[in-house]
Amino acid sequence: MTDSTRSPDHSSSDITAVLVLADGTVFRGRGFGVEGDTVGEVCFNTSMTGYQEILTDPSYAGQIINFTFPHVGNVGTNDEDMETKKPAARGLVIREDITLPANYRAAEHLEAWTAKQGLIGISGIDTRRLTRIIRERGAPTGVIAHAKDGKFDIEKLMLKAKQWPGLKGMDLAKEVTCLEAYSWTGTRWTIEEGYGDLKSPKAHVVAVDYGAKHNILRCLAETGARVTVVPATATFDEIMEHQPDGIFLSNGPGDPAATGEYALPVIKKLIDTGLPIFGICLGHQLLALAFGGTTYKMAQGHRGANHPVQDLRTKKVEITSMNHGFSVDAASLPADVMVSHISLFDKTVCGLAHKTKPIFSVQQHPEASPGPQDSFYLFEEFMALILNHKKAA
Ligand SMILES: NC(=O)CC[C@H](N)C(=O)O
Repeated sequence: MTDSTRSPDHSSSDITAVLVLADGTVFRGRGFGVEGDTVGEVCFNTSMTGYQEILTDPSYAGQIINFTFPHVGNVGTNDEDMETKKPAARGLVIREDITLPANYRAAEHLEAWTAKQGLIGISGIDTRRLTRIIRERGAPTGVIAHAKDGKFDIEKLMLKAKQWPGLKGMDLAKEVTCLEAYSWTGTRWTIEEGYGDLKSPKAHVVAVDYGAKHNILRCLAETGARVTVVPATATFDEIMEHQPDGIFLSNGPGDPAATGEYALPVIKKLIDTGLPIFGICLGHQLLALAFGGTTYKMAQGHRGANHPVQDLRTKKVEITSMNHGFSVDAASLPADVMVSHISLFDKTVCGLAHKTKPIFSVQQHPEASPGPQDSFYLFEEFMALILNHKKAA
């Protein structure tokens, strides 16, 4: 068992949390948020901003996020930067203790916010060492335990980490999807006006919510779509009752193959309608499975806000926001589906386009939140396909 204590400027009396990995590695630090313990896959995110959007991205269900940027919390939190109502992430690991927030939009200290959201956090951790462990050995299972008295049963926590089954084979979309269909018309945030509202919709999109980030819905509305969001388990008939002009398949947590068990029969029927379909992240992976392809678990995944992706059709490179731990196997795709985008980090598949149908998907996050907005054009391409299809109908 290896042990990594807090940096030397902290005395052992303020050790109120531990992060214990399944292999017995122990990190000691200061706890914040609620007391108790939490288990999940430990992944790392390299974004330098946007911790609130990351913590509230439903795709992090089942995961503990190790932030590589050392100063997390300095701009506080607010009511606007929520990507969903309740964070699905299991916990957070950060380097420096959280300072007082300094930003005109700050409404609350990250520590108070974390407690209110029921999250467990640990600070004072050598996040660089933890990142190296993830890079070298793949994303491990870990437990963060937070107790103000500083007493921990390390063996028991290690066992808890060991016994957690891992994300492979886990369907988590059901845990984060909406319970009932709802409509969405909110548009993107601007510094002058905050969030806007779509006044005259050009088309109606039904978005299947496997754990949709709100900024995706805002981006769809921004291009003129009135959106009806339906639960992940919505049937084909339930979707078609809304009379969509286009279908959107959202991002979401867990293993696409597991979610596919109930999602694929519906998606296959949606493909046959000839309607335009756009998928992001989990939606992209599910689309690949529906086409007959396969997905696999990556060793460490991609999570950050500066990932270069190339559009193979135009050769243009876009800098993107990423959050995924599974990927589509290019060799598994049928002949009528082309790989449209690839990651310039490792050449993994980042986009698919059907050769004859108005159907496409991407692995990156064109809605950013956080991150660059280079890929926003994909929402515009989706709207163009929808308007074309409407005109032809
Ligand atoms: N952001 C997402 O939709 C993630 C998709 C999937 N859960 C993965 O980790 O690859």
